[in-house]
Amino acid sequence: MAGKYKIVMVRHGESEWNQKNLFCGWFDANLSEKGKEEAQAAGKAIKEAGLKFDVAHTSVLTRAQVTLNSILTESGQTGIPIEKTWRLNERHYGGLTGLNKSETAAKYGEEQVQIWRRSFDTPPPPMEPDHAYYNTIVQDTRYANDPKPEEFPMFESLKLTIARTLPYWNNTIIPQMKEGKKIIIAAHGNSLRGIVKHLDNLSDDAIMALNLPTGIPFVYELDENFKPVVSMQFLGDEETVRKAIESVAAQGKAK
Ligand SMILES: O=C(O)[C@H](O)COP(=O)(O)O
Repeated sequence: MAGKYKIVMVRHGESEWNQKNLFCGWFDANLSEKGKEEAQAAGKAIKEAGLKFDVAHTSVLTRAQVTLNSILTESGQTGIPIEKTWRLNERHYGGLTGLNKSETAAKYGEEQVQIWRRSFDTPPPPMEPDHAYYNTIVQDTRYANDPKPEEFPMFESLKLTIARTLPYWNNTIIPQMKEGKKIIIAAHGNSLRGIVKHLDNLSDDAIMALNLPTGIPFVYELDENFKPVVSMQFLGDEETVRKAIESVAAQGKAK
């Protein structure tokens, strides 16, 4: 049974910091060459699937915006409005930002890194003012008016990420779907994990197992109560999707 609403979501293509296996979060990394290719392939897949949009939503971060622009260009729909919000940003990785994930696993153990990356309510250590990327992030003019100072994170668990993403889903995305708008969201691994946890009502344990691949769009079809009738249908062959998910999971292994 088809859903009343259909929405497309996509994690950005591989970033340069994904390629270097660095905790990225709110650092504004660019796409790697592979990530640019992934974004183009995502646009081709969306075009082949005949998916058209009335509005797009993305984060403040370059890697998501460039992915979205590439998708819209490849699928011939560059004219649609694009809404950008910090609420779709990647989770803020706090003091881990810039550290190599494998080296961090070697130092603190793979289990601890898995907890930092995939647990629901265990946050990473905070980003302190003397952190190498503190000023770059806190003084970014794109955050001049939003978030409010008291909302500006120095670290985020998935729970904290969901707490700032869900209001956007409920107050902006849902009303636009109710108006009949067809939507694409181009965001990040953990802001999207938060939306998926909400939509599929995943337990705090179950969400630990979810890794999202870079640059492969997925579709949700929702009923009149915005409950999924189709969950996370990737626009890609199963083997490609499986391998991409496995490579994300493996980033947390000690070399
Ligand atoms: O912010 C990052 O490091 C990545 O984009 C997502 O990282 P994760 O897959 O380790 O959560």
